[in-house]
Amino acid sequence: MTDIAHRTDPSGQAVTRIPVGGAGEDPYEVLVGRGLSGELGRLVGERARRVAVIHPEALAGRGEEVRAELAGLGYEAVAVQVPNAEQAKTAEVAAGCWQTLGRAGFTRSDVIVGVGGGASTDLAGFVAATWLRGVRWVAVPTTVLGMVDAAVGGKTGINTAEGKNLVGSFHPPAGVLCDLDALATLPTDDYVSGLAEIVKAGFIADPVILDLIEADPEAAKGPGGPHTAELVERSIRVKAEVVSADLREAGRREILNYGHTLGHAIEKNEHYTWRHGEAVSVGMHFAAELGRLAGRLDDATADRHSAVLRSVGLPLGYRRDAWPRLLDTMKVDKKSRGDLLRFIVLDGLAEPAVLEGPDPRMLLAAYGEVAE
Ligand SMILES: NC(=O)c1ccc[n+]([C@@H]2O[C@H](COP(=O)([O-])OP(=O)(O)OC[C@H]3O[C@@H](n4cnc5c(N)ncnc54)[C@H](O)[C@@H]3O)[C@@H](O)[C@H]2O)c1
Ligand SMILES: O=C(O)C(=O)C[C@@H](O)[C@H](O)[C@H](O)COP(=O)(O)O
Ligand SMILES: [Zn+2]
Repeated sequence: MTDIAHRTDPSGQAVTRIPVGGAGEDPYEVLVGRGLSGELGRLVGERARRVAVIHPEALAGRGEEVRAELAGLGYEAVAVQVPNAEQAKTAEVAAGCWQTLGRAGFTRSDVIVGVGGGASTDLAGFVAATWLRGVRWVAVPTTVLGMVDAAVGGKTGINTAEGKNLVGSFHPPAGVLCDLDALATLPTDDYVSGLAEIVKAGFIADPVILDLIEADPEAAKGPGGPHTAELVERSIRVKAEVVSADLREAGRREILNYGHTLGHAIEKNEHYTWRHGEAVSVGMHFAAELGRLAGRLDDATADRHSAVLRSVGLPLGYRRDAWPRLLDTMKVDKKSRGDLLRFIVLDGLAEPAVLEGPDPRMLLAAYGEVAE
């Protein structure tokens, strides 16, 4: 387990620091708190002269605040506005960011700050990974999903016409700032979408997460719930532990892909108009049924998936007629090896494992349980 330290930030506010590291990697911290003033400048560091703040349209005001904070610290700070959500994760948008960096004279000691949801931080991290073959970057996630998953662990990337996150790089941030106050403006559907990754962390590693949601699912659906900070911190801790052990996904990290094999195929089929967490929710329901049909997962744990996901309003089903297309898309999932499809399933609660090359009839039968 990674250590968690509860301290105060320079303004006296309580802040939780969750370390992330691994052999041969620069360690960094995920900070969770409120406000977190004063931390950004420290993470950008003294070597930088220029900073680019990449943010989505929806956070134009927040992006400008961050830019102004950095300008006040003496950096040449530029705000780079990108489209909201998945529309930012394209080669064209990345090229626009590269153009801005080039025109502003960004060098290897300069820094990128990604402010926004997972789509914005995936893009910002990718731009940082590719500019001059890699510059320092800091993640400032503003969605639940970004805080508990996307901003942590160094997976950066963009989509292509062929599928989700097919181009990218492992490029960990220098630090992650999770200001829980940012969640106040997040629309409920986006908040709930992030709960899918929290539920994922519960099933693959930390069942207390499931207990907390089941105790009061309605309260879990917004930032004012009694367990908000604990759910966020527990999920980050799961992610931090896994990526610290296996940054480049040689093995263990694959468990974080629970529900994603089908989920990503649904996202592509919907031209990225579905929220990521919604697609992953259907994907986890499918993975649970697959685990059950493979004789690996007990009925109670399999049924718990649909119950907890439904209780917070996440979707469980998808179009019956889409199966051939989804199957085709899943063949280029990053876990596939040659012609072998590979899925993360559970052998029990918090016992993730790989299911390789399942019988196509079993896959179809599992899909039959989610098809509508
Ligand atoms: N790199 C990883 O390890 C990893 C992990 C999980 C998910 N992801 C990626 O994350 C993305 C999904 O992220 P997401 O769920 O955060 O969605 P998102 O980034 O698409 O954000 C959802 C919407 O909320 C807006 N928004 C963001 N913060 C806001 C705030 N505080 N107030 C109001 N609006 C706000 C955004 O502009 C967007 O329109 C997907 O692309 C997914 O593939 C990456
Ligand atoms: O960090 C990981 O590893 C994950 O798989 C976390 C997922 O929640 C996330 O959606 C990730 O971007 C999926 O990665 P991919 O390699 O399947 O594109
Ligand atoms: Zn995900």
